[in-house]
Formats: sequence, structure tokens, C-alpha cells
Amino acid sequence: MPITNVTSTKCSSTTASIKKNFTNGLTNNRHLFRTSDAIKPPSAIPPTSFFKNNNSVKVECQVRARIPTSTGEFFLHLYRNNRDNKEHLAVVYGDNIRSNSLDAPRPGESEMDRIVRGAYRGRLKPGQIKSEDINDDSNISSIEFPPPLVRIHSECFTGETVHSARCDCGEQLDEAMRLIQLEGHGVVIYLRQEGRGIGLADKLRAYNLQDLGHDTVTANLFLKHPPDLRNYDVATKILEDLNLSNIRLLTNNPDKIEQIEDAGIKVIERIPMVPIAWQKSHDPKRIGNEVDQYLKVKVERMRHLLNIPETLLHIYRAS
Ligand SMILES: Nc1nc2c(ncn2[C@@H]2O[C@H](COP(=O)(O)OP(=O)(O)OP(=O)(O)O)[C@@H](O)[C@H]2O)c(=O)[nH]1
Repeated sequence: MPITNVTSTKCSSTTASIKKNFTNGLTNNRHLFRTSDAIKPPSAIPPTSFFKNNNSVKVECQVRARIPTSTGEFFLHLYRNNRDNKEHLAVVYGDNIRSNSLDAPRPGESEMDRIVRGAYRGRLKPGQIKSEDINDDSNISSIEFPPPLVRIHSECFTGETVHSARCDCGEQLDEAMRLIQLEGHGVVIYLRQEGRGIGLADKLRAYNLQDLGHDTVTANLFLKHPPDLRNYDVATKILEDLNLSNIRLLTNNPDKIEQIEDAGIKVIERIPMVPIAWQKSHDPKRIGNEVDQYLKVKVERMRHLLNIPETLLHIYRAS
């Protein structure tokens, strides 16, 4: 089924162009800081490469379970890794996407052990004692599927759980799951990288700085963090574990595409995530609000690939 409400962009040339001159969107944009405020951002910005790690990351799917949602039936995969102690997740739609590390037999385990950790096929029924679905005669592994839709999403407690209107993170997560369900298969990789990697406490400090007039980039700098501290090594290893080497990525973030491709995953298409407020129905009389400003800063200072609605171009111009 076709994707609705989005326009896609083939990715091969995009990636080459986005690799150029990317310095976290800062060097030539100093004039965008509101430096008239009493507090000033620090001047030294760590180079992007400083935050890239090597490729020794290993991941293993520890447990998987069925999650019925209002969007459809997903399987939540919980991963552990050798990089951090966080429980990164893959929210999978479609029986054709399987985890190698989950399916691999473990020494000494029983059929019930396999069932309890989610290494079964099909759907469980009360009383079931075999991990293989004996009623399932469809050989799904022999069917060719198009490259799946993938969303690599970073945790945002404020946007997703308490529905903060400072950002569009909650909306992005819902929309990604909706689009994946429409496609018939795909995955949301949910990374525990709260606040673009700075953690919730510093993100809340950044919010206070934003209320003083700083934007999301400057607030991070003030707290001695780069604008974006995230790393996608765990995400690419999870994609490998799910046998997804060619993907169609839901994102506006050029840095994300670059890091994923550097790790050997082919992003054959980028699907933009156009915020609802910025879609065609955008009300020209609306004078803008906090999420508009947040999104605008991502476009102007973090090179996010989005068109700013004309009605918002004239506002929030920093002096
Ligand atoms: N430091 C900081 N992090 C924020 C702020 N608002 C949202 N976030 C975090 O930003 C992350 C989401 O990143 P975004 O820049 O919105 O989007 P993206 O993932 O880079 O790009 P897309 O794929 O296009 O959505 C989540 O981890 C949020 O917690 C903020 O004001 N300051």
C-alpha cells in the first residue's frame, strides 16, 4: 500500500551533499544566537568526529513480545549491547522481519525457555509447548519483500509521555508506526538517547535556558554539550541483526543518514517526516508557537531537510 502524506527523496546523491561542510550547523550561524542575553554560549565546539565511536559494538535481542496497539500488532524486541547498559528497542511490524540473535539456540535451553523469551514463530496459544508454529504452512522466508520503512527514533520523555508541545517527537513516533503498518512491514528502532544524548536532567536545564531566550542548539552549548551527542552504532547493529541492510529511512536529519550509511547500511530512500503543523493544511493565520521555533532551528542550524512554511519565515528572525 502506498505511503500517504509524505513525499520521498531518493538518497544516493543526498548523502554525498549532506556530508559536505557539516560542522553541527554552527560555524557560520553565530549571528543566529541571541547573544544579547545575559548568558553567552561557550566558544569552543568539540568536532563532530570526536563523538563517533568505533565499530566494536555487539547487540543481542534478549526478549521479544507481541504488542497489540491502536495502529496494529507489533513485536517489541528488547536489546542489550556491550556499549551501554540501556535497553534499546526495536518495534517490529511484519512476520518477515526476524532477529538472528533471538532465533539462535542458546545452550541448554528448553522449548519453554524459547517461548518465554519470544523465540517462537507465529502467534502463541494457551497451552502451546513448541516454539515452531505447527499450523503455519506459509513459507514466509521464500517471499521477496521490498526494502522496509525504518524509523530510528531517539527517546523523548517530554514529547512522547507527557505530550510536551515544545517538540514534535511524540507525533513523529505515532506517525512512523502508522506508516510502517500501512506498508505492511518495517521497524522503529527506539534508542535511549534522551535529549539528543545529553539525558533528561540536562534537557530540562536546556529548557530553562530556552525560556531565557536561547535556542535548542545554544542551550546545549551553554551546558557544555555539542548540539547533538547521539551515535547510531547500536541502531545499525540492530538493523544488521534484523537482516535489514537496505532500508527506506523516515527522517529529516542528514547526520543520521550519514552515520547509518558510514556503518554500511544502504539508505535507498529518505522519507521526510513533515510535522503535522507544517503540512499543507498549515493555517496561514497561525502566528507560530514553540514547536515552530524548535523546528525552524533544526532547519536553520542543524541542516534538517524540511521546508519552512512561508507564513513562518518572517518570525523568529534572531537579531
Ligand atoms: N537537547 C535537547 N534535546 C531535545 C530537545 N527537544 C527534543 N530533544 C531530543 O531530541 C531527540 C529527537 O531529535 P530531533 O532532533 O527532534 O530529531 P532527529 O531524530 O534528529 O531527526 P528526525 O529523524 O528528522 O526526527 C530526542 O532525543 C529528544 O529528547 C531540546 O530542546 N534539547
